[in-house]
Amino acid sequence: MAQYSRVSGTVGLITLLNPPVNALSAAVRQGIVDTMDKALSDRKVKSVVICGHNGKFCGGADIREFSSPLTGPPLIPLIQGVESAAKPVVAAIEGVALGGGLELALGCHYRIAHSKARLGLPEVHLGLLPGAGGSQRLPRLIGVPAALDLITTGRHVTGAEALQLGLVDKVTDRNTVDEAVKFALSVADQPPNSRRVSTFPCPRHPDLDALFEGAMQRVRQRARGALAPVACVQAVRAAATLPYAQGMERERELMATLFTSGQARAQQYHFFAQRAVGRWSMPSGARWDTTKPGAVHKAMVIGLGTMGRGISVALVQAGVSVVAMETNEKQLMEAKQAISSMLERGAKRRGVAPALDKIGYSSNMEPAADVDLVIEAVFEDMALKKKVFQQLSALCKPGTFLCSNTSGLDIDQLASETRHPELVVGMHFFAPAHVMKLLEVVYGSRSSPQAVATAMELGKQMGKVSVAVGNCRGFVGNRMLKPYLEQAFFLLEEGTTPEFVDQVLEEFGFAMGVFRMSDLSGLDVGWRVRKADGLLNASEGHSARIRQGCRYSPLGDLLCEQGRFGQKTGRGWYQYDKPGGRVAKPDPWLHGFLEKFRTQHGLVARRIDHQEVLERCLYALMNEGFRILEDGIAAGPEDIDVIYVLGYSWPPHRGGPMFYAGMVGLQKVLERLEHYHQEHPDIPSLKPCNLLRNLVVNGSPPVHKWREFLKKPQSQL
Ligand SMILES: CC/C=C\CC(=O)SCCNC(=O)CCNC(=O)[C@H](O)C(C)(C)COP(=O)(O)OP(=O)(O)OC[C@H]1O[C@@H](n2cnc3c(N)ncnc32)[C@H](O)[C@@H]1OP(=O)(O)O
Repeated sequence: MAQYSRVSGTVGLITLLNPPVNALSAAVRQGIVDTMDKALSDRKVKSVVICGHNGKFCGGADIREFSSPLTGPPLIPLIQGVESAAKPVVAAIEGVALGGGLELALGCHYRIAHSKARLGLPEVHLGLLPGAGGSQRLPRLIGVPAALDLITTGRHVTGAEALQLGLVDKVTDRNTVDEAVKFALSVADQPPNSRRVSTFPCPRHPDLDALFEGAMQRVRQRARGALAPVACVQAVRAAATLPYAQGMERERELMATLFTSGQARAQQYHFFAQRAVGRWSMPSGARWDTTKPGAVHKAMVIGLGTMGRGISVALVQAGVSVVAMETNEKQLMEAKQAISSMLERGAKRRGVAPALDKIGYSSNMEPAADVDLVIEAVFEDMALKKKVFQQLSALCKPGTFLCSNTSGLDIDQLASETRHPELVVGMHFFAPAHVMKLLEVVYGSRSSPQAVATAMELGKQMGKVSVAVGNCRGFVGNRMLKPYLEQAFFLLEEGTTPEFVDQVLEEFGFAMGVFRMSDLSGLDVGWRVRKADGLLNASEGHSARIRQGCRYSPLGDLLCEQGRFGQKTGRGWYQYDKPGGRVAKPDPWLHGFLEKFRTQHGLVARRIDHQEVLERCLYALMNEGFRILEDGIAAGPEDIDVIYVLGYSWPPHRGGPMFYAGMVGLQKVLERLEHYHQEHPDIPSLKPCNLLRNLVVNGSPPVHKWREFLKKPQSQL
């Protein structure tokens, strides 16, 4: 709703009231209509200020209302009504003015913002465009290039940057509402006719065609099949080339297409899923809202390879003092330099001073005695990690949390090396750790709720979306990756090429296909794990393509035996100009190698189509996701989906693997898995899991109802 009062004698003050972000729900929209009527009909009122309750102007349209039919006054005529008011209307922007919130402010005649307020049109991240006149008013106000940038990236700008762009009229560091009221008093006698943004001509640009062609090319490259960024460019083009009324009509048409595309639903699901994962719980019943995290003022990072460096930077940037430790002197020197320059670059980007004084270095473990939390980021080797945990347990003061950045090793085994296993959790970062938004927080069977709460909170402090997951091989993300990779290898054996598989997956929306991704992360990583698992050699009398009774593809191992580790060696599934080269080119050697392999193993190459690549890779991955839910390793489908979108480049406009399963139809996923499992009975990951069957038997409920079908979670190890 909206509150109304008259202040300073002649200013009508409208306060949007819908905590926590004053989203424009039906009640708020009705409130604005009613209070505007009041202000305009009150003869004592000469000007109007619109502000938001509790220091937040407005977080935009109420996204929760998008899934049901519209009730209450629609936003476009409401904003039109504000703009056409005969009395000057001033927006007092504090906290946030996003989406419909900024569009409302664009309908006002003046905008006064706090210098730290955040303004933006982030609809593109929800699969939409600024469809309440924002795509038409913003270019008229700040010009086409700046509007294209804000609308297609959805980025927020501060009040200070907004002033430079011409988006606001004045910026203040004082109380914004008081300043806006003063401003409203000063313009009370000025008719607002010349202040209506919809009547402004769009500023001219010397070469509109080239500008839009360039913008379209850029968004198509980044969009990975998402429709919204493309529609955003089309809408701004309409603003630049058509009269306002026709531009609004084009905005409406484009918005209608997006609304019904399915992508918007997926992206809105992702928005809420990112928030839902913060409300974690553990099998013991411990929860986010009943567990207090421990304080972390000082942390230690052990091992300064790529991950340790990124983690150190992320901690320092979050305001935590860090001791970064590395036993190898040469590596330590290199790490010091790399970390300093990462901190300097980050600070420059954020316009602050680099916090170089927040980090110290050590070549031994002793400083561990004086820290609140340790993150171990040594080489992925259980024996080595165990040794580190034994040492830490002996050195650390009581209550120090011990975390491992393992990407899949058993947290319980590490915990059992310590005197206080309840203080041990996994903190699985994703490379580069100071950039990637995802953190998997892994609780073992003895991890205390406080240890989990502390890791979750620290993740949040570092600007990450933290997801609490149970302890099993590979946790959630890497466990699901295994059947996905396996299918890709099997498809090569059966007749296709890495280029085709990658092309199909990239067309689906992954930033990189599975083979390009393997080349980037290094083929030797998986090779080492398989070696440790005793998978490299076939047992006597068994085919080279069978291990532990199941189908196995030795292709990756054979490449590693040739020294083909991917980008770093200049050869992998592709060839590169040089070791460390980035441009993947098809490699005739690899094609010959695959042919020879097939002949050797009596395999006849067959034609594999687009559909089979997608279904075999993705449905196997989704099936593992259902197993993870069944096992209680993830508390709900949102956890898995957030992990995949933020950590594994699953396209956000497809929601995440579990959401996507629902979009395809659970019945169809089940049938196709049954079909492929019948064809390949020696591949257990293709056997549909019980939860999937159960959901289908129960009428394929929507994803938000799946939790009702999950058993109480328990540790797998
Ligand atoms: C015709 C169509 C016209 C216009 C289209 C639109 O306006 S679409 C909406 C555009 N707005 C946005 O995309 C903003 C989305 N919100 C945010 O980016 C952040 O929430 C925000 C405002 C920056 C605040 O961030 P903060 O970290 O402080 O809080 P958090 O994200 O956890 O949000 C708190 C709770 O508020 C809920 N929420 C936020 N925005 C909206 C919204 N627009 N509609 C509905 N609900 C919203 C959010 O889900 C959180 O809820 P909770 O139950 O606590 O998880």
